[in-house]
Amino acid sequence: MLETVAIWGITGKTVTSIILIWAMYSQYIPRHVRSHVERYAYKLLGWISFHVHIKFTEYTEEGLKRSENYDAIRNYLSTNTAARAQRLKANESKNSKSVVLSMDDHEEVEDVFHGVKVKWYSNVKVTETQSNYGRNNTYERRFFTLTFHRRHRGMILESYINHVLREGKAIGVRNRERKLYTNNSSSEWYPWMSGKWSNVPFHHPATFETLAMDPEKKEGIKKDLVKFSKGKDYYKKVGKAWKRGYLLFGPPGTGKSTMISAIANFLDYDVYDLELTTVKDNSELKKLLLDTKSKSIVVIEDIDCSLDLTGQRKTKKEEDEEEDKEKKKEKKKEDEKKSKVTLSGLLNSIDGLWSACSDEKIVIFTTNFVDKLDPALIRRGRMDKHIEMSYCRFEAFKVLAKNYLEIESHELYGEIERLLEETDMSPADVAESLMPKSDEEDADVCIKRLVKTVEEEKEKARKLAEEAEKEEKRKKKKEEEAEKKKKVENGDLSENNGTN
Ligand SMILES: Nc1ncnc2c1ncn2[C@@H]1O[C@H](COP(=O)(O)OP(=O)(O)OP(=O)(O)O)[C@@H](O)[C@H]1O
Ligand SMILES: [Mg+2]
Repeated sequence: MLETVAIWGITGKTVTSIILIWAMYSQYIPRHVRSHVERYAYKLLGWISFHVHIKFTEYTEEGLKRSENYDAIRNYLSTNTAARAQRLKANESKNSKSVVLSMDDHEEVEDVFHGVKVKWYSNVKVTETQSNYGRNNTYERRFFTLTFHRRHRGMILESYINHVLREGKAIGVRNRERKLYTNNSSSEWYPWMSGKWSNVPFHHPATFETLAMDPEKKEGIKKDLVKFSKGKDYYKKVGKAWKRGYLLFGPPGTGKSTMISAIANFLDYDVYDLELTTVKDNSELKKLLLDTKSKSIVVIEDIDCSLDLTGQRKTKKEEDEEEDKEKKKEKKKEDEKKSKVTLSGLLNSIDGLWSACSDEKIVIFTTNFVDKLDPALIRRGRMDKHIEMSYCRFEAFKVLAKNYLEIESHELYGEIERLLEETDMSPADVAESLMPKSDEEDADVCIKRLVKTVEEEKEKARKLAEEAEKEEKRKKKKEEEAEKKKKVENGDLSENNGTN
């Protein structure tokens, strides 16, 4: 929260100058004298000043965590007012796309809000401590001081500070470098290591423009996403946590993972790729999800393979089988290593009380086998939108041809349209045929190669279907013969019975 120091002074400038000088030189005064001076000086200033000063420190009270408010104010000032400061500091933040300019230490800038003038000062306090080994350590603690006349106290506390924090956070989101996170095993959950999640900058180039799928379906998804991202007030009004679940299903290579990247790029969200098999249990899963930020997508890929999410653990049946003691011991050890996340644990984390702890979040599950999933996991409300990623048809092909070959028509388009309607080929396979393999290969070569590949696929599919039909006929014939034989045997028996 805000650290508030309200002190009243003759004029804002005088008081602030005193504070600045004090911040710079107080380190040279012995600690016990310093605390006495500070106590009486603040008391004195409180009697005679007309100005209120609010201090926003760089680190939170506990001293370990960087204050989000401080960063928001820095962003706000760097965009709105810092350009007017005489001395600027160029910060290279690892979370930022570009260099962030901010006021240098001991600088001041003015801001006007609803006709009221306020002043911001950037301060630094240097503290020296002595370690057990006699070494001197110096710490720099930065803080901003906001100064305004006491008659505007209500307006500043109720509106201005909220305005600065809101604007500053929005600027931070715009400037941040997007991240792709992956969860660490709980043995690595230490603040001095990477914590619960490791991250790398997210630079996947996929967009909705390059995604090959039915254009109407694509537009529908885009509209749904825009509605969601602007739906803060709506979700509040209907009493629903501001989150949305997407289930992407379809055969391999149809663009499920590509779609996730396109969504992240479209909404400018971070991506948390949750590897469920390394999550030890439900409580660990809860902690991981609580540690995700808003404006993000939490992804569980191939959810059918991630865990046995049917509620009954796979090992139960196997346990009934006879096993010698050694084997059992080994198995127990292996089981301990296995994830104990259950279906209900997962449901609670994505949908229960815990899920509402941070806003604006999309949860995406992907699977190749939608029928294998427990209906409870994918019911609407949890997975609000089910999107089927299907084989490549003509509309999707046109997008791929435009992406890979920069063409929008060709004499073989008619032929390709007919072939793709009759043959199930994934966009991944079509894209592979369309991609030029050398500088000599032009669009014509690639399109002809695609026609040949689809024809081969079609032929392969025809042969497979023929084989399957033959096999079916063989099976049927066998069954009929077995039935006949049974009837004859039964008939014989009844005949025998009749004669006896
Ligand atoms: N619909 C598509 N639009 C554009 N490119 C696609 C599409 N589908 C597949 N691709 C291309 O094929 C490659 C594989 O696609 P992707 O990884 O998205 O498939 P997937 O559905 O996630 O497959 P899996 O089920 O095996 O995970 C991608 O790198 C992309 O280049
Ligand atoms: Mg995938």
